[in-house]
Parts: sequence; structure tokens; C-alpha cells
Amino acid sequence: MFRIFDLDFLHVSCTGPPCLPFLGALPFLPLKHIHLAMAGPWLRKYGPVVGIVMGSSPAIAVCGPREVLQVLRREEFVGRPDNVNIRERNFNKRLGVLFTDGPFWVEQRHFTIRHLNDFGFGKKSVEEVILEEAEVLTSELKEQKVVQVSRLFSVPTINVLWSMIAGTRYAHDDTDFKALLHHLDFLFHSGSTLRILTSVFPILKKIAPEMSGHKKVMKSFNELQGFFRNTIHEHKLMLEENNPRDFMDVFLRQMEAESSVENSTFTEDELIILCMDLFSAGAESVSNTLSFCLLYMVLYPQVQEAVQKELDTVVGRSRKPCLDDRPRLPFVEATIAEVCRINTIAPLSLPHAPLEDTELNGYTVKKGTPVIISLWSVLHDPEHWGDPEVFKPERFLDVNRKFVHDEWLVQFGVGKRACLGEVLARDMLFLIFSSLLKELTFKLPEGDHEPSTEPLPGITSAPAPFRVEVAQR
Ligand code: HEM
Repeated sequence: MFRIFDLDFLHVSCTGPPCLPFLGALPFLPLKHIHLAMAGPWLRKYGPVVGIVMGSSPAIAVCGPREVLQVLRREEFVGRPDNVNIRERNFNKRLGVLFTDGPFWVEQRHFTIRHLNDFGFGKKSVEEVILEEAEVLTSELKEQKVVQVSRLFSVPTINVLWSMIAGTRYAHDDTDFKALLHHLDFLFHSGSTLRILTSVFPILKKIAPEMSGHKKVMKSFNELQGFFRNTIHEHKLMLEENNPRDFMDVFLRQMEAESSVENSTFTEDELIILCMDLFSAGAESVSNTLSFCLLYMVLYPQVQEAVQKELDTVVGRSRKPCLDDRPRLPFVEATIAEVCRINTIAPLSLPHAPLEDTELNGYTVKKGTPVIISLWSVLHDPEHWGDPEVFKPERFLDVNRKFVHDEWLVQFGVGKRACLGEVLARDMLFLIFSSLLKELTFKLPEGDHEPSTEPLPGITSAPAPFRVEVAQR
């Protein structure tokens, strides 16, 4: 065990994986699924709070479930780390909501939550927008016999977000839309791994901008920013005083109202980065969770049947499901909750950072030190769940078969930094999943291997590509 007590310049003082000059602990980190190492060998070997050195930068990994809940609830850990890589994405400033903190973040987060949860955009409610996307997808699936599930939910998810943010939906073959999908996809998959590499070794950006992928990553950021900037300019031309059509309109009106306020947080650059944040945090997470839902339906046909039976009894065949049905669909809720738990979409929260020097488990943690938090350890704690590796929606039902919320179901995080889109995400998961299952049954195509539940490595978990056979009910 390597102790880094004495390396005061690293601002950490706890135990963790060995640390080499220049490389830090990198050679000793697992190549994929670091959350599994955190909740297993690291927890056993180093304890619930672990020090890691990435290159020459220190970080803290919180691996023990109780410590995770404690850190997420503690006010002083509500900050985010600040570094050149993040600033490069954000016009070399601290902008948006994902990577900001302090009064700037409080103001922007409150504004965004208030207006994203505002069900009065334009003429349609959010519920209607989601149901429309679910209907388009259901009709498309009815036309097909066998479908490839990876990316199946990207279009409906992005369309819901885009409808709320910019008031429009896209046809699947729209060129702008395809470009948007391409850049989001790249940044989320290969782009995110490349960003970790260049954040640990920033020199690579200068000496090998092509090889390190830095140039390609920056190109995708620029394209996305350009796309959002163009849409904002179109909105400015159509802006009406008393008729906000979408989130962009509401933001632009606030920008106008604060045009003479010194240091107002409402600027065009902020709106662009906010859009990037909402897409980065919202699109993949919902779309991957829905893919996992289908995966578990084909692996557990008896669960699929029970979901459909409940939908038939409560919703019937003649109308669409709606949000008001939710309390009467406990098994549907329990199934979605169990998919979220077992295939934790964000095994690690976004990195937190203490706003001031503080202590954790007896260790000193300096202001600004990145704190990596394992949500996975809470969602898979054997003591709490008993059999965390078993897919069992019933664990969320009480003796009267009512849905019971479990405080350890923390897939959206906990505390002040918890997911900003939680309400919207829950609505999308519920409405899209129940709309599909009401109309269609999914099974493995004959001859296909049973797909694995092991997620592909990445910032968010995604299932490996698999196919389903679709049958109309
Ligand atoms: C199944 C879907 C989703 C899951 C599991 C999820 C999960 C999470 C988690 C774990 C965090 C980090 C919490 C932390 O740092 O402690 C987070 C943050 C965030 N999420 Fe989500 N999320 C989902 C959907 C969405 C959607 C649809 C949106 C956008 C509308 C969204 C927007 C955000 C934003 C902006 C943050 C950063 C909040 C902040 O730093 O203040 N998320 N989410």
C-alpha cells in the first residue's frame, strides 16, 4: 500500500494505488470499469476513501457506500473541479451548469430547473411532446420485424430535449440532426476517453494534437457550439415579448431583462454551453437506460409479461399511457427502477470538489481537489440490497404490491448537485417504456446469442449492440 501523506504539494493525504513519477497511478488503474475496482479491491485494500494521482494531479475516490452518501449530502463538497480541459470546452471560461459552482451555478441551475419543469412551453406540454416521440417510434417499430437496439432511442430522446430547448423536432434523416447526433456520439464515446488522456497529459495537445485526438474533439465542440449559436440567432429574430416558445426564448428574455446588469450570468455564451450541458448529460443517459430496459425485457420475458398485464389492466388498449397513471402502475415503476439500479447508467457521479479545505474520514482534502464518487457502490451494496447482482423488480414493491422508494436508489445522485433533469428523465423513461410495451412485445431473434448485460466502457454505461424481434400485440 502506498501512502502519500508526505506529498503535501499534492494536497491529498490518504492511501491509494502506487504512484510513479510523471505517470502517477495511471499504470495501476484498470483499463475499463474503474467503478468495479473502486467497490471491490480498492475498498478492501485501501478503505472507503482512496487517494489517486493522475499524472501529477491528485484526486480522491470515494468507494464506500456510506461515505458516498455522506459526501453527496455535505455542503462543502458541492463544488466542481476547474481545469484547462473543461475551460477549453467552454470558451476558456467557467460556464454552463455541469462544471461551474458558487453563485453563478446556483443562479443558472435554479433558472434551468424552473423552466425545464415548466409544463407550459408553447402549445404543448412536455408530456405531449414525449408521447408524440413515443408514438412515432412505436409506429416505426411496427413496420419492422427485427431491429438493432443500439442508438434506437437517440432520436426520440434528443427530439424531446430539442423540443423543450429550441421548440422543434427533427426528422431522422435531417442533415443538421445527423450532424448533431454524430458530434454528440463522438464526444461521448471515443472523445471522452481522449479527453481523459489529454487532461492527465496536457502536453499531448501541443505536441500531438492530431494523434491525441485533441483536434478532432475541439472540432466537434466547435461544430456543436456553431449549431447552437445559429439556432439562438434564429430565435432572436422571432422573439416575442409575451409568448416564449421554448427554453431558448425564456433565456433570451432574461438576457434582455438583465442587459444593463453588471456581470449578469445570462449571456449568449452561457446559453450555448448550457445547451451543450443539457445534451451531454441528458441524451445518452435516457437513451441508454431505455436500451437496457429492452435488453432486460428480452432476457426476462416473464417480467415483460407482468409489465404488459399491468398496462392492460390500468391503461387498457384504447388510449395512451399518461403520467397520471403512474401511481397505479407500481410494477412498471419497479421494473424501470430495477433496470436503473442494476445497470447504473452513471456508475460514477460527475467529479465533485470541496469549496474549502475540509476533512473526509479523518483525511485532509484541499479545496478544488477532484472527488470521484461511486454511485455504483451504493446501488450494488450487498449489505443493503442482499442480492444486488440479481434482476428483481419486486425488491421495490411492498407486501401490498405498492411501489416503495428506496433511499439507496441514487442513480440520479443525491443532494444539491443531484441530476438537474431528474423529473424530465423519469417522465421520458416511464412514458416511452410503457407506450412501447403496451403495443409491442420484444424477444430475441431466433439464432441470436443471448446478449450480455455487461455494459460497454464509457462515461455512461451502454449495452453492447443487440437485436430484438418485434411483434405487435
Ligand atoms: C436516466 C437518466 C439520467 C440519469 C441516470 C442521470 C444521472 C445524473 C447524475 C448521476 C448526475 C451527477 C450528479 C452528481 O454530480 O453528483 C447528473 C447530473 C446532471 N444531469 Fe442527469 N441524469 C439523467 C438524465 C438527465 C437529463 C434528461 C438531463 C437534462 C435535461 C440531465 C441533466 C443533468 C445536468 C445538467 C447535471 C449536472 C447538474 C449539476 O452539476 O448541477 N440529466 N445526472
